[in-house]
Order: sequence, then structure tokens, then C-alpha cells
Amino acid sequence: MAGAGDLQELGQAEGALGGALGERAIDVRGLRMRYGSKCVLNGVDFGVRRGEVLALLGPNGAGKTTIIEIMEGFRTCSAGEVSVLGVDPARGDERWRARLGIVLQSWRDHGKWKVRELLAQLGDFYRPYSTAERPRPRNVDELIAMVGLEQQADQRIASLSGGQRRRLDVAIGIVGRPEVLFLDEPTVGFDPKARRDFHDVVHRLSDLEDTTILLTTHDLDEAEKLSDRILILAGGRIVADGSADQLARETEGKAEVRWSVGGEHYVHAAPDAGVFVHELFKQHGDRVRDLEVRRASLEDTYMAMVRQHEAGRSEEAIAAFREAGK
Ligand SMILES: Nc1ncnc2c1ncn2[C@@H]1O[C@H](COP(=O)(O)OP(=O)(O)OP(=O)(O)O)[C@@H](O)[C@H]1O
Repeated sequence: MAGAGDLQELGQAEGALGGALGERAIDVRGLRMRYGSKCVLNGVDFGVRRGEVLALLGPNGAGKTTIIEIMEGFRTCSAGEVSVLGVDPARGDERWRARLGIVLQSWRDHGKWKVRELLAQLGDFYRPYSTAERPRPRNVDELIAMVGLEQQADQRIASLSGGQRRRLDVAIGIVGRPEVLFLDEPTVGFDPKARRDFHDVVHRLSDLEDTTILLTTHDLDEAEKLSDRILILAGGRIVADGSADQLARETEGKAEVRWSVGGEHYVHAAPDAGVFVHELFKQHGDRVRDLEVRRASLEDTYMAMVRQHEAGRSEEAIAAFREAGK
């Protein structure tokens, strides 16, 4: 039977290319979670390398927040092994916690505080855990500029707009210069400029500070732009694991080829667009015009995987994914 363990091997092979397995910041094996009689996670395996940006995708209720909360130590899993920075989150102490950054979905109100005051206050928690490599906390003014809240720095939090509060959430998540950052739907409520600024922050954190980032999002375009690797969670299992390009290539999705000959327009879905286009030119030569090849997008891949799962065919989807990846 093809299972998430096989996909894990795929992830490991990929991980081995980018860095030694020992450099993993997060390791999850055989993770299971039940709420009462309801099984939400049914054997989840994956690893995340240091400095890697990983996007966790999946339909509403798939268990993404549950995974993140287990890794943060907020929830205890029903079974399996989880290691974050070499520590089981259920046993993580304050020193371990100070190495993490967390941006949750729900907003915890500190309405009476001013932006700068709150960040300075929260930053103090990290001061004892400062190292030469990671000075903690981050300078508050630099942080405020990083998330674009300069104009609101001395404003009360209760008076911020929804998007500005979300920027503050991100600032709170990174004030301690975390080694691992968890972002649960970080850009909900962001306008396009805030979204782009946030993408710059993520790239800066991973490229310049080697921060490992695990984020959940429903925005596939964002997942593709931000992450080195994407996991798709459905039916309590990881059903796909790879870069956006790999997922698009390795799913059974077909590329769409469009062209015209003698003024007539044609479209054809081809599993191997290269072979098809070669045949097309063999047949029609330079009479082929307006040639366009569109490979399966991440959205196509995502929809295909989730649809197969919903039709009760996730085993088949995993097997097809593995087969295509050989
Ligand atoms: N404390 C809880 N008690 C019982 N069931 C819960 C609890 N928390 C989550 N669940 C259930 O577990 C499932 C997974 O929830 P979770 O919030 O992890 O999903 P998600 O993938 O983050 O969803 P979304 O995309 O909607 O944020 C859901 O069916 C949810 O109803």
C-alpha cells in the first residue's frame, strides 16, 4: 500500500539534496490526533530543513492548525513523534519556547496598549535568551519598520484596522528573532501592498536569518511564491509533498497545448506536452502559429488531489503521485 511514509522518503531524498538530514529543524513521524471519537490526523510524516519555508495546504478542517498547535506545544498529540529544534514540544521549556515565533489565527486583544509599548514589553521576555548569533529581542523601531507600522507606532491597538492588527501579529511573532516561525494564515485581511511587504519579510527571514518557517494558507499563489516546499493535507494524511513545480509535474495533471493552423484554433490536453508539440511541428511545420503550452498549475494539482480524496480515492491519488515521481 502506498502511504505517507513513501512520500516521506520522497521528502527525505529532496532534503538530502539541500542539506544533511541532521539539519532538520522539524521532524514529524506517525502523527495521529483524535478529538473524542473523531480522527483528524491519521499518520502524518514530514521533516523541515533549517531555513526552509514550508507551506501546509488543505481544505477547511483538514487539521493544519492542529498540526501547528501540536508543534508549538499547545496541544498534545494522540500518538506519534514530533521534534522541533530537537525537543518534543510537549516537554519544551521556556528556553525552547524563546527560540520559536508564533502567529496564530485568533487575535488576542491588548487593545489598551500602544504598538511600540507592547512590542517592547513582549521583547523583554526574549532578552535572557539573546545570543551573539541571534541578538534578542529585535530592535523595536526596526521591527516596526519591517512590518510597515511606522505611522501607527504610538497608536493604541484597539484603534488599528484589521490588516494593521495582522501586521502587528507578525511583528509579535518575530520580535524574538525566532529560529522556527509558525504562521497560521498570516495574510488574512492584508491588502495587496501589505501582502507584498509580508512576502519580503518572509524572504528576508529565511534568506538572511536562516529562519525555518511553517505557514498555512488558502492562497495557492501565495504558497507558490513564498515556499520552498508544499505539503497538501487531506483525509488526515499528507497526500503530496514537493516544490510547486514538482507537484505540478508529478501529479497526473496534463499540460494544455493551444495552437492555430491556417486560421483555425485548437486546444489539446497532453500528458507529455514536449512529445505532442514535436509531433505537431512534424505534421504542420511552420504553419503552426500561436503556440502556447500551459502546464498544470498548483491550483490544478491541489484541486485534483483534494477531489480524489473527497471521492474516497486518496490512496489512489498518493499512488499516482508516487508513480509520476519515479
Ligand atoms: N478543540 C477541538 N475539539 C474538537 N474538535 C476540534 C477541536 N479543534 C479542532 N477540531 C476539529 O478538528 C478538525 C481540524 O481542525 P483544524 O482547525 O486543525 O483544521 P484546519 O485545517 O486548520 O482548518 P481551516 O482551514 O478551516 O483553518 C476540524 O474538523 C475541527 O472541527
